[in-house]
Amino acid sequence: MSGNKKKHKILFLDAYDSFSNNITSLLTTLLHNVDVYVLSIDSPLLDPTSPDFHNRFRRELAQYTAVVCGPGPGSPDNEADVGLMNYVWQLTAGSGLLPVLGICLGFQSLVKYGGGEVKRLKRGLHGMVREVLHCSDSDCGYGNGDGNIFHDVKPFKATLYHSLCGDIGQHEVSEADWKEDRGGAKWKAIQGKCPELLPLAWVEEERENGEVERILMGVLHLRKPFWGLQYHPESVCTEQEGNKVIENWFKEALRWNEEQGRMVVEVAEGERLAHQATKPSLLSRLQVPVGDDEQTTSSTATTGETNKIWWERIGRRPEYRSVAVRLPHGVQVSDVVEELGLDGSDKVVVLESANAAATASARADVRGRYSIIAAELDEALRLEYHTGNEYATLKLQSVNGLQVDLSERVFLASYGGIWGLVASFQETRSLGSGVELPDLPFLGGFVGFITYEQGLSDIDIHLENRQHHRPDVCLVWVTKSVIIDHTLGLVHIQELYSSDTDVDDDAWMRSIADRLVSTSPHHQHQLFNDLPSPAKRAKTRRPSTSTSIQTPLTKEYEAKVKACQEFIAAGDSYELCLTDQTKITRPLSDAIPSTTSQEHKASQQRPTSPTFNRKQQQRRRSSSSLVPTTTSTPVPSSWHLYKTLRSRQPAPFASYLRLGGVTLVSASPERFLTYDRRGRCSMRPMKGTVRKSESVSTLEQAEKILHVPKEEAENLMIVDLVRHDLHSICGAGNVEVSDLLKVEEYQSVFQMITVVEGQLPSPSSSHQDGNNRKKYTGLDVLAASLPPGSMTGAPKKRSCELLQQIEQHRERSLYSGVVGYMCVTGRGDWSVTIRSLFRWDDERVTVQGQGEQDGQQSEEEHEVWHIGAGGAVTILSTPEGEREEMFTKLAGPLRVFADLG
Ligand SMILES: C=C(O[C@@H]1C=C(C(=O)O)C=C[C@H]1O)C(=O)O
Ligand SMILES: NC(=O)CC[C@H](N)C(=O)O
Repeated sequence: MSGNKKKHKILFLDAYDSFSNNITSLLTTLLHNVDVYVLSIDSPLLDPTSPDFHNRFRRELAQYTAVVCGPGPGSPDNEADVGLMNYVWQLTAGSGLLPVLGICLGFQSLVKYGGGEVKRLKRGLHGMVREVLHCSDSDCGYGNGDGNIFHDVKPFKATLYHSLCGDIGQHEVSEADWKEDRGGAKWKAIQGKCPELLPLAWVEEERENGEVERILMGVLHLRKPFWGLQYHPESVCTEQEGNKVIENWFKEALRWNEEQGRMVVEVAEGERLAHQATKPSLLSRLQVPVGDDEQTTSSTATTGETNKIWWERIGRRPEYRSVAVRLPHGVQVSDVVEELGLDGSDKVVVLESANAAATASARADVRGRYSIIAAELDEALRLEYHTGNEYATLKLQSVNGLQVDLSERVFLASYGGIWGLVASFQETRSLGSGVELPDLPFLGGFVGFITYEQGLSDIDIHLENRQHHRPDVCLVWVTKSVIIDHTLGLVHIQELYSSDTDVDDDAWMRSIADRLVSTSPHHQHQLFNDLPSPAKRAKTRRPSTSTSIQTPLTKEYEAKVKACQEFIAAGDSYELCLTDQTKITRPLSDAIPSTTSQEHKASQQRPTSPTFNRKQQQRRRSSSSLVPTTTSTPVPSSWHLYKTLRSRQPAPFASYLRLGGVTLVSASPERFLTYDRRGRCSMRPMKGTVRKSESVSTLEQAEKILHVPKEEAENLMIVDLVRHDLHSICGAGNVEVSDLLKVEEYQSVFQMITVVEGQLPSPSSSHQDGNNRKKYTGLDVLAASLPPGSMTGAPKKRSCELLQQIEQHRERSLYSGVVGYMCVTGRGDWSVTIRSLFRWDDERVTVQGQGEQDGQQSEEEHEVWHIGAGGAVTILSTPEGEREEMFTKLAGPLRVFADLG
């Protein structure tokens, strides 16, 4: 603590931007001896309408060397968008005045305070990198120590993220006065309008009509120690030279404090209203014991053996064993799934590197190496959470082949929410230290999905009028799994077990191994063999059984693009990832357990032990893949849809999931987040898409199209946003961009991606005092980064709110959420759920049809599939271009219905 005392403290006023943590990181690392604390502009701890507000505010400010007012959505003309910033500018010598730097929105707010106006730019500049013209000491007559924070700074480029700009009357200055080099008008306060604002920097933006827009980039307030910068000093694309401006500002701030004899007041940590820039770990928020030794306080039904309730005992202190066999030549993941009889199962998770066989291109190697198949899920503990509920539900269907149907609600308040529960569950089931473990991505642990809506709730967006009780978080605790290593051609059959409770028996692994070594490849054409030909299907099918497809309406989608652009022009967002949904209804396909008793019956007939009989399995497979519905024609199962999609669009993050009442068929190319056992995190935002065609067929051609300002800006915005998300856990200085704007090749599209990496704070320091509650895991990053920034736009929160409105509050559900795993070794990998289709068991529509024989009207239940597709809208988008991009992304998943009828 004593070391801390000497550190300067900066208060950062956060206006809900998605770049804030990049700024706090920059300040912390660049200025060396500072700690940055954060307070939101609308902090309930400082309510301007409360009678003691001014005193409380002054008391808080007195603790800081200086304040930074951050960027954000909206406009200073809207009080709610800047909140506390307005009270900062009004401080006077007698009322706690202190040095302040405004950035972007903060800068605009200062300009307004100084008498300027905030207007719309001719066209917003988001993610655009521009040369900043700044003033030399002789130009403005102010130098080192006089407030010119551009003193001794060489020319540099900086990233801009703004739709609005400060107007101090610059466009009224004549061309001749403006151009005058030495001490020209552009470096003088403009009398009459803003006499107290000295312009320090500009960007001169040439517009299409040849006019030059004079965009104010930096100001100094001549009476108060206030500075402002319109550009973003923290962006990954702002050149290093720009750092000097921040260093200069802080020197000026220190000097001002010294000259004024301003003393910073030291207070105890607990008295501070602002908080640290990084989030506390999930484990630190628990009010329940973690670890093996504590007594549980649960009062609910116990199993009698110990005082722990049934689910708390599952999976504790796991041990690991595995068997490896060669993958028979030509055998694919889908063959293995079928061999295991999982293709017709109502509980299945397959995470497939479906493009493992693709030829790698030297510059764009995006092949996955491993595929993961979860086995025996009837016996696995499942955690389900419906966003907004106060509880999560833990479920277990059977134990050693015996139906038990356990289900229990766990109230989340004492866990600090759903993620606290997951963190504490994992903490007592981790595997690693001291044991030699194979270097596989997954040995066992949670696998599942998280919806977009859960992500919204994680950033405090309220969900209205939800019409269902479906899970938004659905994780299954996988202890038995099969991993395919495509590079070495090996299959690892593995299980987590407990030597206390489980039989010491590797019979399950051996039986699977035996089966897999004798698996033969099912040839691709066999895929459709068990289905009638499309022509035959068309002939035999009654009208009502045909698949019906409802795609977004072109004009409506284009109108939504324009609505996005209107919000962007108003400064509410810099980029909006607009999406829409296509609905497909068709006769029921898979076996769907509609009631628990049915689920019960089905699983009683189904042996789950290693003695699983192959013939039974074959039978089950053929009957459940092509389930006879009320119609006379079989309907291709979801497994068929998956097989078709994975072969048409082989993607590194393909997945097939049936869990928690949903069926997901995905060909996602986008990694959201991965973390390794040492806490190295990596995110891979994808932005910039070009469809493959005759004219764009090579990487070089795609690079030409994608390396243009519009596409690069789209990507850059999300990169800075993802850096911010990672910083919130990894902390200052622990995030870097390792690969910027790289174009990769996929089956039907080229995509531009960037790799952002971060390092979790080391657990060792917190472990020393025996307190593992301070420990961060990959789950902390996951929980802090949802929903995926590439699916929202920036700034994330405001953009999501706007998108809810534009997308008419239609839930995106699994689409735009994530799918993945978190291994007991601390490793994890999550993909963004895109290029996918899904349906919920409980969503059915009744379709009128005509009887085959008698022509009588009849009613038939159909299942409903959803495909989401969209793209990032920026100020440079065209409605036609965006519509086209959405339909390009939709086409792949949609085609499987056309292919299979
Ligand atoms: C919105 C989708 O994709 C997202 C948007 C992208 C873009 O705007 O270029 C690229 C990949 C995804 O992050 C989708 O596939 O539906
Ligand atoms: N990045 C920002 O702070 C942007 C400020 C403001 N909302 C604008 O768009 O101009």
